[in-house]
Amino acid sequence: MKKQIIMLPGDGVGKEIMEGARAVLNAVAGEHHHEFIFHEHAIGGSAIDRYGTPLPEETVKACSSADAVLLGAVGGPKWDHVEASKRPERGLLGIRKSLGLFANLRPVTGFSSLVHSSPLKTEIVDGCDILIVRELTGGLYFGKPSERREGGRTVIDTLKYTREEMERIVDKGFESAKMRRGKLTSVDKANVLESSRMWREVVDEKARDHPEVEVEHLLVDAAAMKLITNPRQFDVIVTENLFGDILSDEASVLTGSLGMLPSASIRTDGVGLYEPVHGSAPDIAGQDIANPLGMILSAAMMLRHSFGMEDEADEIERAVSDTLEGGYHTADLDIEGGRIVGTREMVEKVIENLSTKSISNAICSSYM
Ligand SMILES: NC(=O)C1=CN([C@@H]2O[C@H](COP(=O)(O)OP(=O)(O)OC[C@H]3O[C@@H](n4cnc5c(N)ncnc54)[C@H](O)[C@@H]3O)[C@@H](O)[C@H]2O)C=CC1
Ligand SMILES: CC(C)CC(=O)C(=O)O
Ligand SMILES: [Mg+2]
Repeated sequence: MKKQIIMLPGDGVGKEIMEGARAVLNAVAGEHHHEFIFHEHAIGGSAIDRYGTPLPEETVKACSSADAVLLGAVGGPKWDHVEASKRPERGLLGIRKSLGLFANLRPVTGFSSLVHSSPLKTEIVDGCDILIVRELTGGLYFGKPSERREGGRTVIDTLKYTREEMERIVDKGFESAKMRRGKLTSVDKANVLESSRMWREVVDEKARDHPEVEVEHLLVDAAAMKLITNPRQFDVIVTENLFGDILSDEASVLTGSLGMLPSASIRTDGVGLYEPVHGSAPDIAGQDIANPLGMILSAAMMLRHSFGMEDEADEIERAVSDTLEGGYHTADLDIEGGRIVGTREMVEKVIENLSTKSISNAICSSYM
């Protein structure tokens, strides 16, 4: 198959990990006789430097007509002085909104070789397998007004959702739960927020159409606690934008590192954007030490979800698992008796493992 892929490396470690994803995809293309054509475009801080805006029109246009989009990460201290509405992060929010990517799927899958990487007890993290379904284009990050008043002494951020926005993401949550272990945990703050009260109504209404799915409601504060004390109680978590953002970084602790988590930002039909959960990690950027696996696993999600290339996606996920089983890991992880390697060497090891068809742990349950 021939596919046009837009690459948005962005800032900081985004560039390094994107190179890793490109190398892995090229290796897969060679093995399976696909043609992946990559087009690089600007977003975030590097787009501000070059074009004066974090999201050039030309980037949006290219993404809209592509087969899929890969994104590294945006932001960094260099752009901290930029006014809030024009910061690099606005480029990311803008591309998600422009492409209508209302659902962000964040699988949190523990690799057995990484159980010692987590600060949590092995018996807590071993075998954890959660899918966070996060609403991506509504809520606080998109609220208007969002401004300072009264000489800068009062600030306003607005949390707005329509019922339709809630319904479509809750539908996605049920759909995912049915494809997995049949349990849906809806996370909100219905004891305080009106938006959460409507969210709960929507979940309860939809639950009547899906009697085969076990539904539970949790308040976000309790959910944050249970996520790291009893993660195996979770199958699919569906939640709004801000809560999903925070809970997924927290959940990454189960896997050993924030650098491990991939994600798919999708809509019902049309182009999908695939991005690791982490940010631009300015503290480690440019040192060849960033973990490229969240980005590489995001590329695998792209192959499966946007291109229907199940075997190729499985192959990448298996190669990642085999590389870790072989003891190779970046400095953010810990494997007993393992060897720390840099970003580039980690990518090379994954590519080497692509062609060795060993039978290792099944590492990803279905998530879409
Ligand atoms: N999707 C995106 O583009 C996101 C962008 N950001 C932006 O990134 C910048 C930095 O934000 P932070 O709060 O520091 O979050 P961050 O996710 O960039 O980093 C948090 C911590 O995790 C580590 N880390 C992240 N990715 C890693 C990887 N691949 N390998 C090894 N370690 C990794 C970092 O070194 C840091 O210690 C900010 O400008 C923020 O707005 C933050 C989150 C998401
Ligand atoms: C711009 C932020 C909302 C990015 C982020 O932290 C995320 O999507 O996880
Ligand atoms: Mg985040």
